[in-house]
Amino acid sequence: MPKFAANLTMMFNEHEFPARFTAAAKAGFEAVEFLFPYDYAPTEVAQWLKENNLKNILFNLPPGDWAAGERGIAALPGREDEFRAGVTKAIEYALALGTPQVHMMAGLIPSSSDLALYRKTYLANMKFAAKELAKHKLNLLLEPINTRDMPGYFLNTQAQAHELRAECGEPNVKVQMDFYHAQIMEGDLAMTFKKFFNDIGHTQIASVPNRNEPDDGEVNFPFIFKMLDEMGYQGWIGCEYRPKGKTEDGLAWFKAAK
Ligand SMILES: O=C(O)C(=O)[C@H](O)CO
Ligand SMILES: [Mg+2]
Repeated sequence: MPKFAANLTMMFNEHEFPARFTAAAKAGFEAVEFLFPYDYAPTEVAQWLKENNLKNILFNLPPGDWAAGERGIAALPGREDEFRAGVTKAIEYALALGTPQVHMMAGLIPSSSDLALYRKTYLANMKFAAKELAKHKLNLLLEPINTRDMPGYFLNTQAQAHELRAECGEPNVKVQMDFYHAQIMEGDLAMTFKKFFNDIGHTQIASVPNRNEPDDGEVNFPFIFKMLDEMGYQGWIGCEYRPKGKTEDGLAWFKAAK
């Protein structure tokens, strides 16, 4: 039986962030993920989880200046001190929230840049973060993101992420397979999932191409859910989609899949 986590950055947006926890629990979710908790104190977020009997299963390291368009700094040369401070901050939140894994966003790279330098920076930061997180038994996740939504993003395919993960060599580094991005960039979802199964730490879903509920579009999600079960996938499935209307009104797929 698949385990679904509500993504509170995209779902339940008809409520303010704190109220999304209650809405997710009422709708039947037992776990949540979100991009960033940093606008709130760790104790506040921990309280919302506790009050609603929810687990937090994922959030991201601080991404640089998000409002200015930055999308992570892990691959950006010259930002290492900021990256390291972000790892410390994320660990503080993860311990307070009981979160088992955090995602390190790579960042956007200028088209004329020296790719080797960005790759080297990304690997060094990955090594640092993995070792720090391992001290607390936490995992580090890498997520390939499609270039249509995020032009210039450093990490775009599952194969690229797994190659970098293997090169880093730290056992607590895993890859996130977001089926939405993977379908846009590569297709062949079932075979790709099976190929990398042992090193996939988290999955996410949304319809393609519109990124709405996973009950429409070009991907057959009931087939994917069945495959995950058959493969014995133990991780969570993050529902990272923009509801077409009110979140609760679009949850028939969730009730049918649970
Ligand atoms: O875009 C996604 O798919 C994401 O998961 C976030 O933007 C980065 O964590
Ligand atoms: Mg994602």
